[in-house]
Amino acid sequence: MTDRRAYTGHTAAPGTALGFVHRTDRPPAKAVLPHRTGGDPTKQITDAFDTIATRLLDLSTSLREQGKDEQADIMEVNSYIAQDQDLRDQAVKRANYGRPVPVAVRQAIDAYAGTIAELDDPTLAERAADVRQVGRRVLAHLYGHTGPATDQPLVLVAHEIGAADLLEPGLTVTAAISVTGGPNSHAAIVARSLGIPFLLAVDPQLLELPDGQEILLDADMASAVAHPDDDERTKALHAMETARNRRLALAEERHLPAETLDGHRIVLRANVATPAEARAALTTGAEGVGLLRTELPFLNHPSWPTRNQHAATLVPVLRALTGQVVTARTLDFADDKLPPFLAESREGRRLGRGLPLMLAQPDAFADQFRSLLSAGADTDLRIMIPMVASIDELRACRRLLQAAAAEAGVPTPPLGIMVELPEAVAAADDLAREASFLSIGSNDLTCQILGLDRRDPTATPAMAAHPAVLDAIARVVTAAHRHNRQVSVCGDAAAHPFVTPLLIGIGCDSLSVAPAALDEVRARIRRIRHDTCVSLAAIALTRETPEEVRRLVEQCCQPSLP
Ligand SMILES: C=C(OP(=O)(O)O)C(=O)O
Repeated sequence: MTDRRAYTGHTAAPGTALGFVHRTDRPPAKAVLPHRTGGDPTKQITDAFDTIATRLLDLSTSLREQGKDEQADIMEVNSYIAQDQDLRDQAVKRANYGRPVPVAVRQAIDAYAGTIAELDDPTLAERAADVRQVGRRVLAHLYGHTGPATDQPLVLVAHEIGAADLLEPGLTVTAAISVTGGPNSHAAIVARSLGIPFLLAVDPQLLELPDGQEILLDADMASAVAHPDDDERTKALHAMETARNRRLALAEERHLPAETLDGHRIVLRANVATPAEARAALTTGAEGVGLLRTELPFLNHPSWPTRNQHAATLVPVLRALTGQVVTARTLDFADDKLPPFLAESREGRRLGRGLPLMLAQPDAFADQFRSLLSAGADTDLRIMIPMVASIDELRACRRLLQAAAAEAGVPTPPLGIMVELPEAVAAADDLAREASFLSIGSNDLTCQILGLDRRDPTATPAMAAHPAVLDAIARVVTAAHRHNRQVSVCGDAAAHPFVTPLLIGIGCDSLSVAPAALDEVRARIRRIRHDTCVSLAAIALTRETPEEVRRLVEQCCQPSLP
């Protein structure tokens, strides 16, 4: 294929990359099929699994020596999967029934992964991807596929990409694109921690690309181009070099406070959902977590999570945040993130979405409170309720939390709310009186005020600069400060270059952003004046469109970053 071809998807890890397609799940065209070579199937299967188990263990050891413990752990677990006797026996049994060895292995892997995926446990369900991953390696070995002997930058392309693919020794993996997968998969975690741009949910036509095809990935724009033209290639290379130098320069300021030129201090926290993001947040100098998204591990979950299932996802994240402020948001299922048990059942549709849904499920809600109190015992835990519309809802949540705390014999932690509905803006004074803190969910609030769908491509973080949205935020800040409550912004607008100064000017006390954005937001704050931000915000509130506001900020407040 030589024609330029563009793809879009979802960003699992940001960045720009240029490289050559390397399919991780396709045997080479001229492979000699092992079942045609004769030999003892039991020995072929055992040898193949042994080889992969040893390779994975070697890879784990080498990663551990480099201090990459998390990736080493994943490789070690994959090695144990390859050593699993039950899995091997299943493959041998099928081969003894007369199935060709690769078919026997593939069927055994599919059955094994399928059984795990059906278990009522998100952590184990994720392990199914690891099993399939190990299976692909064993099959590639059986097919005699040794992978590209190359040091050229590779863009991994597959129906599903596993963490091990990204860590393949001897390969220079520069980016990854897959048809399936979720932002909470092991592969996405590893990609983010390695800084490998990763695009998910791309059209399956992607799989028609041949190995060696040049492809350009702009994960920030959630797009990829196969066979880019010279102009696109030059621009991408330039963008990559600039981004690299900039990252290095920004990281030099990590130890400095997020303080404006005239001494106004902003608390800078991180938005996280996984242990890897929690660790990245602390490495990047976050002052704790301003938003822990607890619903993300359950988006493919078959039923309401039990206490054990909450614990399985919460404990690793909260352990990484020992001693830190952690603002844990309770389950926030909504139209754009609805697990199958809610999306597909009549009961789910009847219960609705957001907070009313949770309040209609007091047992499930209480289970999450209990799990948070227990898993967060070693953190400075704060609980945050999403989609609050009224003071009655806040009080109902407090009663459940107080009961859970009394049952556990611990003090009730601070209970705050997210402001993401116009109803919450209207009730800001009442809510601020009773909530311990407020956090603006600018992603939803912007859409709610401007009548946009969150999946609408025009619903960008920059739209929070619409004067109607800024006015709503200003009302919330005024109400909160009247009652001595702190206001944070945890939507993506907090990290948007021309919205950050406006939020500071309006009086927001704290910003919470993705770990990857922390260095840049801190650097911007350190190069602006608070009094300029205050004046800008006052003028912005008199403008009519976000475009006018953008021009205003660009004219008055364009810090030159490293
Ligand atoms: C942070 C927010 O919530 P979500 O996780 O839904 O993006 C928001 O709406 O701004």
